[in-house]
Amino acid sequence: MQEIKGKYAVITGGTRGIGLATAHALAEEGVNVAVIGRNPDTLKDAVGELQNYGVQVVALNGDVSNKEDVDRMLGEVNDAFERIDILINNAGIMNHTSFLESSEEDLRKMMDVNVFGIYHMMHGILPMMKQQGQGDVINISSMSGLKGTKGSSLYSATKFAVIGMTEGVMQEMRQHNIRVSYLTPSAVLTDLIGETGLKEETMTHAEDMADIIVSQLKLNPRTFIKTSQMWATNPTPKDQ
Ligand SMILES: NC(=O)C1=CN([C@@H]2O[C@H](COP(=O)(O)OP(=O)(O)OC[C@H]3O[C@@H](n4cnc5c(N)ncnc54)[C@H](O)[C@@H]3O)[C@@H](O)[C@H]2O)C=CC1
Ligand SMILES: CC(=O)C(C)=O
Repeated sequence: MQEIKGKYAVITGGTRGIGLATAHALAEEGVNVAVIGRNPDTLKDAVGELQNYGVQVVALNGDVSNKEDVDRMLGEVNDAFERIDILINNAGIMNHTSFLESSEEDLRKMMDVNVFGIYHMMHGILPMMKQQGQGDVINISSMSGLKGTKGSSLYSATKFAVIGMTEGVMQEMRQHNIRVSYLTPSAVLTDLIGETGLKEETMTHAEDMADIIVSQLKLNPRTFIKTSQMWATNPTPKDQ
């Protein structure tokens, strides 16, 4: 295992859900964190909580689907951090809808955030990691990136794309000692998933995802987990 204390991380969508839980878990390990969010108020709240760990915390306000926002935010983080060791591409949106009732706009919006957001972030940060000769990038896909289900067609299209893009970039970056990987969680208890009909205590929680991310980052840099699936052990309907 390697020590991650003192490293520098950027987390997209770091103001709630899996992103915020990951920011907490990393800060608790002594990692300096920059969190990206679109809402100045929730961003302020997140930063306030994270500062309690005594690490450097940077708030980046912007939309990852917008390249100008990403360029500005990376300028801000470069001013604050001496390097970027870790990029967690977590920001994502989900529109669960039947294919025939969906619109082109629905697909474009999700593609913009879930795919172009990751594209812009990796395009901005990987050149720095290449120069450093090390780095970690973890992109959050989904079980919906491995299989389509009723209502998931558009979301699945974006999450399959995340996996394809990640695998290609991984093959280009490993020779530079940069580990690029993706996670495919099943339902995680956050605002994004909404009501599932499952007992909350039997679902995967955002903190469990954060534990997995921290564990992967702590692996000796010569090794990484290329692909992994997170399932709840015994998801139980509320009426059972
Ligand atoms: N909750 C679940 O069941 C699962 C979630 N995922 C994926 O995990 C990731 C995180 O999901 P959750 O924490 O559940 O969602 P969430 O909705 O609780 O949090 C998403 C975060 O991303 C931010 N965000 C969204 N669009 C953004 C944009 N354009 N620019 C900057 N920030 C933006 C939001 O403000 C929020 O902070 C997403 O990529 C999601 O698709 C994958 C599998 C299961
Ligand atoms: C929300 C999501 O990505 C699931 C349930 O796979």
